[in-house]
Amino acid sequence: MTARVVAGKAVPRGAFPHVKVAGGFVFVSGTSSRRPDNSFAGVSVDELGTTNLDIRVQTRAVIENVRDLLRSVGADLTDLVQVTSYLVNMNDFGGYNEVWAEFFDASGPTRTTVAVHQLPHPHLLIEIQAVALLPSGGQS
Ligand SMILES: N/C(=C\C=C\C(=O)O)C(=O)O
Repeated sequence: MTARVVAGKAVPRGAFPHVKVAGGFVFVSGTSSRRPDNSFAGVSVDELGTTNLDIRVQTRAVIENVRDLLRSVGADLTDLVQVTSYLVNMNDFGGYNEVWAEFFDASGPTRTTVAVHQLPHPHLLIEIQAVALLPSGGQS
């Protein structure tokens, strides 16, 4: 089994790896829109100091972060077999689903989407955890 904290990605906020390869599968820890500098994609503050959170921007950034983590072990989004998405508000389901469809269709990974009370930062609207099948030839 190989556990990896991936260079160049936002450092995990705890004692766990970004990815773990086991039994030919890649397990990706819950991932947000957090950038390596610990800012968040999909968060902006207007001139009055009001914070605006964008589910579409966050969803796209989360999927791209998951993609980067998969690529670090030789897999990609096309290798995903199962995804669990955590939203803090099901009112965001439409925007989330819209961006999801930019990446996947019904031949893609199985998916479960649930609403949770909170995520590890108040600016987060979405976090995704995933499992992919490591393609043969992928590095572990
Ligand atoms: N996966 C976890 C947090 C992820 C936070 C982030 O990517 O910003 C965890 O605490 O289990």
